[in-house]
Formats: sequence, structure tokens, C-alpha cells
Amino acid sequence: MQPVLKARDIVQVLNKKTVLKGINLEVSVGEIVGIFGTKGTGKTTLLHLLAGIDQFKSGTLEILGQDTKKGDAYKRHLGLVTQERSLFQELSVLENLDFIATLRGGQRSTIKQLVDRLELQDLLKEPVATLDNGLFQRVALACALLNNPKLLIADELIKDIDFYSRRLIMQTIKQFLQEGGTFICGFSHMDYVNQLNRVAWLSDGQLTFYQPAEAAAEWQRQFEEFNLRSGEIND
Ligand SMILES: Nc1ncnc2c1ncn2[C@@H]1O[C@H](COP(=O)(O)OP(=O)(O)OP(=O)(O)O)[C@@H](O)[C@H]1O
Repeated sequence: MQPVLKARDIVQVLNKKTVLKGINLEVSVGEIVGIFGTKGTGKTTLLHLLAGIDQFKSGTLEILGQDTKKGDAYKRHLGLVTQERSLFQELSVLENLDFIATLRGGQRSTIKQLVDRLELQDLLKEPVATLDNGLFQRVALACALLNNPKLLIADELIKDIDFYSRRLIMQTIKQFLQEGGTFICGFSHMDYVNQLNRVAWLSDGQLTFYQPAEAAAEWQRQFEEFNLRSGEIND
């Protein structure tokens, strides 16, 4: 079966610094792949390239069989939640949902379904600027799913949010995957690793692939090594 996303040798240079040094990634239908990395390793840079927000310097990217340098049609099938709060801050939750559905071709029935799934009923009149992180991420996810995307890309979707919102978000993602969706997410906390099918670990501009348990063990190993070295320096 054709992969949903296929990246080959992607290189990105920002301000003369080569942030991505040859990214190779293939993601299949129904997969949930986490792009993991410590602070500043380039997760956001990579996710923005995959979502077509920024152009990359070299390499190729195919999404849903389309070469992304040759057209934009694939963007109709993408959903995106960025790390920055990117909704219309002065508008209410319902106004955001209505407006984004109009822009992206979402149906009224989809709005209703997402409001129910993410339990947004009591928030509809609230300006999104006033929402705490958990509520905001629930609204951001609802907006990203309005066009029934085939590929959802999200950066730190469940970082620093309350457990209840995290549970609703993960249930919604699970349903999205069961209905044929595919999910790529940037994350920097190993607490969430068991939610993933595969981890693509970004370090020094390249990806290494792990099973979730292997990634957690590798993180623990690096953490202990770091502590040991810090101890040596302190001694
Ligand atoms: N527009 C830009 N111009 C120059 N350098 C940039 C730009 N955007 C990011 N960078 C640099 O590229 C590197 C990767 O940044 P990026 O935000 O992609 O990392 P990240 O892994 O998402 O980090 P975080 O965990 O802090 O979100 C950093 O060194 C950052 O300073």
C-alpha cells in the first residue's frame, strides 16, 4: 500500500545552520508516529515542512502520492495543530469552528460531532484567548479535524495539559485513526511514548527509529549517562 507520507533526504538550513541533515521518513495509513527530540533539535522545523508551511532546501516529500513541490492539492487532506496558539484569539470557540469549517469545507454535522467528542458544549461562547491549555488544545484539535483530514500533524498536542483534556484528546485521536486517519506528532516527554506506534528520534539533524519501549529505555540510558557526567563535573 502507498505510504501516506514519504520524505527522502530532506535538508533544511536556517540562518546558515543545517537543522535537518537528510530526513528519511515513511508513514503508513493508521499509524501514529511521534517525532521526539530534546529542546531545539528541529521538531517544529520538520513538522512545518511536512505540513507544507515552510519550504525545504533539498530532498523530496510525497503526501498521499503527490509530490508537494508540484502542487497544493494534498493540503485539503491535512489537519494541523501548531505549537503556537494559532486560532483566532478574539473569536469565540463556536466562531472559530464556524469560520474554519467555512474556510476548509467542513460540514455542520462534523462540528457537532467534534463538539460532542471533545466536550466543548459549555465553551462555545468563550473567546479562545481565555481558555487554559487543555481546553485550548481540545478546540485546536476540533478545528484541525473539521475537514476530515487523512493526515493529522500536531506539535506537542498534549504537553502541559490536564489529565481529563488529555484523555478526551487521545480518545478522539484513537477514533480518528480507526476511521482511517494517520497521525504524526512532535513530542518531548517520554510519558506519552506508549501512545505511539513508532518513535522517530530527531538528533543532530537526523532520525533514528525506535519501538516505544526501546525509545523509553534509550532516553533513560541517556539521562543516567548525563547524570553520571554531571556528577563527575561536580566532584
Ligand atoms: N526561522 C528561524 N531562523 C533561524 N533559526 C531558526 C528558525 N527557526 C528555528 N530555528 C533554529 O532551528 C533549531 C531548531 O528549532 P525548532 O524550533 O525546530 O526545534 P524544536 O525541536 O521544535 O524545539 P522546541 O522543543 O524548543 O520546540 C533551533 O536551533 C532554532 O533556534
